[in-house]
Amino acid sequence: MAVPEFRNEPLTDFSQPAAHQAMTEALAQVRAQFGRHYPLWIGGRAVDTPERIVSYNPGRKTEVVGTVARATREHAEQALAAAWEAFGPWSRLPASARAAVLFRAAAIMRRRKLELAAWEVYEAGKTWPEADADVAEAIDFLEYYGRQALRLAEPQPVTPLAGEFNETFYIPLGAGLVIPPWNFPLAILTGTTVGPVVAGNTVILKPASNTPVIGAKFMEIMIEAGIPAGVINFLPGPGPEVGDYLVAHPRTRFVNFTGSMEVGLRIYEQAARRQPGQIWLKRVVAEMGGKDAIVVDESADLEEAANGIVVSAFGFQGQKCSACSRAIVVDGVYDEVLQRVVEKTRQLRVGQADDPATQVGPVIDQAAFQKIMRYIEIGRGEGRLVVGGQGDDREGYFIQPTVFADVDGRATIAQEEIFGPVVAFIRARDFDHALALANDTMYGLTGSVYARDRYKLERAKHEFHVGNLYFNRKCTGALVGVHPFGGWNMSGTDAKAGGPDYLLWFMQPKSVSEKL
Ligand SMILES: NC(=O)c1ccc[n+]([C@@H]2O[C@H](COP(=O)([O-])OP(=O)(O)OC[C@H]3O[C@@H](n4cnc5c(N)ncnc54)[C@H](O)[C@@H]3O)[C@@H](O)[C@H]2O)c1
Ligand SMILES: N[C@@H](CCC=O)C(=O)O
Repeated sequence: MAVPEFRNEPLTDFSQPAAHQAMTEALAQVRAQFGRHYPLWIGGRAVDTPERIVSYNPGRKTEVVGTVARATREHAEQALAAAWEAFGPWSRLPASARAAVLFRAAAIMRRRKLELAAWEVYEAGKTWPEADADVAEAIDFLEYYGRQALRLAEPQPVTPLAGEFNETFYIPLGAGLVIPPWNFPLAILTGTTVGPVVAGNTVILKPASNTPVIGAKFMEIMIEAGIPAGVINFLPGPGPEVGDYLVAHPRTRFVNFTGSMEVGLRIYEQAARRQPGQIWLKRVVAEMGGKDAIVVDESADLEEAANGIVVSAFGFQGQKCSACSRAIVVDGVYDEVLQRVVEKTRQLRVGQADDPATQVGPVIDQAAFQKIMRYIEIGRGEGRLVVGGQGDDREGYFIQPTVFADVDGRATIAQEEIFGPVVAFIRARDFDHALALANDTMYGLTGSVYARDRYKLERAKHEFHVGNLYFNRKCTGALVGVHPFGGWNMSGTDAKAGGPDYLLWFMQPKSVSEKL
């Protein structure tokens, strides 16, 4: 199968009147579909349930975006059986046939790009550009993993040995469970599902309960693209009920989880426990949270650094695992960087995500609102509140972008993942101290260094312990194929989503040797 070289999907420029108009129309079309109901998909059949998950718009909290069927353990059992039934034929297809389904799905998503972005605006509270970027990333995952599957299907190199014919090749694992988070509701859901699938596995996809409608849209697209029955089983349901049951199930072959450290650790532990009748070690990918830092050195371009901190801390309301929640600035430039960040933060416009002027939308739900506001209260005792600090949950879950200055590196708000629009400024004596502070966390996901001094950048390259390190740019926005993504330590298994090794997490190599 000849395919063109992978290229990242371009982002939409909403400053162009035609794009602006098209997005306005997409929002209206999507709004007209509010309140629809979406089924489970098990073995290629749509299944409804008496109980439903109701999905609300976080910006207008009584507005129902849609309802989705709610699976029980019986459905989970049926879905696992369906996934195993589909595994034989799907795994025996050539990689090119599996990749073709992904390429078709990418083409469908491209055609429906703004419609899908509009669903994200309403269901996840993403601003226009954030929603558009998420859809583009989903398309990238389809295109990129399709190509990686073709590459991995090629014969693998082995050293020749006289008198023998030797070969090594990759085979899929079996039927597994995919548990994505709500914060990249199409991109991460798509990538974590189609990666294992294009490698020849079959899956049960349990979407996050805050964004199940976008999950249902993904499922519609995969069906339209020709995914055979049972290869992807769509199973919205409560994490602790359906998720726990399937994680512990002896016939679950792998778990592909992205989410919080608390849930990730629980899954890691549960999956490690052998169940009666279980004949394998479950493969677990667990990509978890972060406490990401931007380090600013005296040699940095301070305006660039301030811009980088603001966009990394407050993009999508700070609800990214990659978000900058610590700004570690060396003493000589601390006050100036802080002042610039405060000024820029004051100018951010908080509002409804469907308003194109909005830069900071709502946080995802009441629980997130309360949790973030609790951290802001803690922050008042741990630092100097210099901007923000207020929340308003009357209409939707809005929190002002918040900056705390003069926070100690061991303070709660400098150690725990807040997952909201809150950044702690920490003063470092010098660059050595800044690196020590940056590494003083149990996480290790993203980080960024602003410096012009080449010696310092080179030191950071080796001594700043994170999976994704950036120089003189924001610490969010990894691109598929360009910045393979994943973190160290309590940030997870470092599976490097969007990288050339990702599919190997869902495959096993087999070596065959024949005497000649
Ligand atoms: N490292 C990464 O690549 C990455 C990417 C995105 C988000 N995240 C992290 O995800 C978190 C935010 O997402 P979230 O709030 O959806 O996380 P979460 O851990 O609350 O939920 C993630 C998923 O797990 C499910 N779940 C919850 N309890 C479960 C259980 N007992 N068994 C099985 N599944 C269960 C949820 O329904 C959801 O689908 C943050 O910590 C963020 O840093 C990490
Ligand atoms: N891959 C995204 C973060 C995903 C986690 O939330 C980024 O690079 O900003």
